[in-house]
Order: sequence, then structure tokens, then C-alpha cells
Amino acid sequence: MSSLTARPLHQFELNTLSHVPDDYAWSALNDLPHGDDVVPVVDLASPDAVGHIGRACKEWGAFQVTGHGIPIHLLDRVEAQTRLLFSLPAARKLKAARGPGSLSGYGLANTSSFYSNIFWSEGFTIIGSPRDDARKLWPEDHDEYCCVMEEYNRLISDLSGRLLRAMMVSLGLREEDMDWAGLLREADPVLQLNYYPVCPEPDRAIGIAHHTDSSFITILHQSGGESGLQLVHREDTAGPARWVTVPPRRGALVVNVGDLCEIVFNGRIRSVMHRAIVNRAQTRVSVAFFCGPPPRFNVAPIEKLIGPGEPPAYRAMSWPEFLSLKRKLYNKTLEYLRSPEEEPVHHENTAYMTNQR
Ligand SMILES: C=C1C[C@]23C[C@H]1CC[C@H]2[C@@]12CCC[C@@](C)(C(=O)O1)[C@H]2[C@@H]3C(=O)O
Ligand SMILES: O=C(O)CCC(=O)C(=O)O
Ligand SMILES: [Fe+2]
Repeated sequence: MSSLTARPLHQFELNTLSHVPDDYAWSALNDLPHGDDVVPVVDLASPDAVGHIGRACKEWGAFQVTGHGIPIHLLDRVEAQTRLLFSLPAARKLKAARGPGSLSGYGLANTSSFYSNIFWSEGFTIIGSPRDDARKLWPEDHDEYCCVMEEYNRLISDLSGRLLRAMMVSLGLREEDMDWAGLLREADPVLQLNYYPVCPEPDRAIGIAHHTDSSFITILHQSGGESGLQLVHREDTAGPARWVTVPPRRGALVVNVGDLCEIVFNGRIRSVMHRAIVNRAQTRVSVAFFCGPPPRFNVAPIEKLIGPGEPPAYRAMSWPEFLSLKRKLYNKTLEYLRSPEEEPVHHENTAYMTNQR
């Protein structure tokens, strides 16, 4: 998170503004045409779920999942607690602000070195236990919040393991080729709560700008009503690369392929570029579970996939090294890892990173 106190005062009153202030205005939001394709919906309880997951990961790098076994009333409670958190007074939220060098807590996406303008959103990151930060937000009573987030973490971690195993099998690998259970047991669960106030000029602002997630996969719950999530469907016979909206579907969760899966599967599937747009009608929230590895994890293609006919398509490094590279290169990280001869460059002001107003 960048320095919150340095933010314009109206960061906490976006809901009340009648126009988009200059530092929140973005151009080039219509860089790609919009497609009306529909992101596949996979029923995890159906016998052909694995085949559907494989095809969705290859064509889209994303799908919606139903039949996942997470009770809808738990999703409702997670959403209610998320709304409650963001409705706290600014001073209360700032008590739980993400400190320097820390990933968890309240704040805005830390993209200040890439973009000159600000996202129309607030965020709250929970890493591991929700208890410590909850005490800062609700000194008196944070039991419902903690119980709900802990329960959600348990069920969603378990779901992520099931999905990753299904992805392996769909790519022709065996479940034993990767110890997902061991990895996920050692990793801290990461939940990202996102809040998007209504916006008077939605075409001029962005909730979260286009990016890929670093995780293996991300499992997203989005609130009902207005859509916000958009992802890029790459060029195919049906048309050029295009933005596709993923409308909320009650009870369904969105699964996004992240950078780590692209690397461990040696490029057989690609991480999906996505963003969150804003709207003028309804405040929107979303809850993302980032399924990542423990720090000791070596970010490299699975050995099983590598042989004389298939060299590793990505340079190997540790997970902490990957994350620091990502902070430097942002959306260019994977491209750099695919071309190991080049030195990583960090151009603070090249066109692909900044957004001219
Ligand atoms: C498993 C993950 C995914 C991480 C890194 C690591 C732990 C913290 C996650 C987030 C959560 C908040 C947004 C993000 C952009 C951030 O700054 O921290 C995410 C990041 C990524 O997707 O790159
Ligand atoms: O709110 C959304 O739909 C997307 C959020 C997202 O991409 C993220 O938190 O990484
Ligand atoms: Fe994301």
C-alpha cells in the first residue's frame, strides 16, 4: 500500500462525489473491443467437470464454478462482513492500515510506481489469521468477522486444492506429480477484500487496473447486482483480443488462472489478464482468495513436463524472488521470465506502465 495519509481527502468520500477528480481519471480504458462471449460455467459435481476445467483453462484462463460445496449462506456472511468493514469510519480503517513492508491490512493497491492515477476502490488484505487486524478495526467485538473469515479460509483452501488437482489431471498429469496438499498446508491463506464505491462517471475511472494475479489460482466471490469483473479473451477465430464481462452469478465462484500455474505447467495454460470496472448504480464488493505457495517454493515448471522435447519455458527462482520481480516489472514479469537473456528493466515511465490522462 502506498502512503494512505498522502491520499487526497476525498478517498474516503468517493461515494458522494458528482464528478471524477483528475487524479482518479484514466484514459485508454477501451484499449480492446468488448466481446459478448460467456465465461464457461463448470459444475464441479458433474462427472465431466475435469474435461470442462481443462478446456476453460486453455481457452480462457478462467471459469465460474458451481457445485463447489461452499454454502451460499457462508458466502452471504462473508459479503456482509466485508461491507461492514468498509463502512467503518476512515479513522478506524486507518488504524489497521498496512504498515511499510507488510502485505496485510487496509489500503489501496500499491501501484504508485506504475500509474500516476488512483484506483476507485479500497482494499483490505488478510494473510493467515484475521484476528490481529480485526482487533484494530473492532476493539470490542470482532467475533463474527473472525469466525466467518476463518471458516471461509478453511473451505476455500480445500476447494482450491480440489481445483488444482482437477487442473493437473485435465492437463494429462497425474495427481502425484505435484504435492498440492503439502504446499497448501504450509502456505498462509490470503484473502483480499475489495470495495468499489459508486462512481458518477464510470467510463473515466477504474476500480482495479488490468493485471494478472501472482497466485496459482484465485477464487473470487463478487457481490450480486452490477457487474465489475472483466477479463481478456485472447485473439481467436471468433475475433481479436477482447474484454469480456463476468456478470455475478448467485452462488458461483470465479476461478482465475494466475502466474504460478502458467509457470508450473510450462505455459500450457496462461494467467488471465483482468480488471474491475466501476458503476454509478451500486456499491460493489468482491472477496478474492489467492492460492499461493509457502516461501520455500521454487517457482519453476514441474519436472515431469520437462524433457529433451520440451525445455523449461520460464527461468526458475524462489517465490520471494518472483514477488519482488513482479513488484518491479508488474505486467511484464512473465514476458521477462520467458526471455532469460534480457536484463530486467524497470522503466518508470514507459507507455505500458503509465496511464496518460
Ligand atoms: C499469494 C499472493 C498473491 C499476492 C502476493 C502473495 C501474497 C499477497 C497477495 C496480494 C493480495 C493483494 C493484492 C496483491 C497484488 C498484493 O499486493 O498482495 C496480491 C499479490 C499478487 O497477486 O501479486
Ligand atoms: O473485484 C474484482 O472483480 C476483481 C478483483 C481482483 O482482480 C483482485 O483483487 O485481484
Ligand atoms: Fe486480480
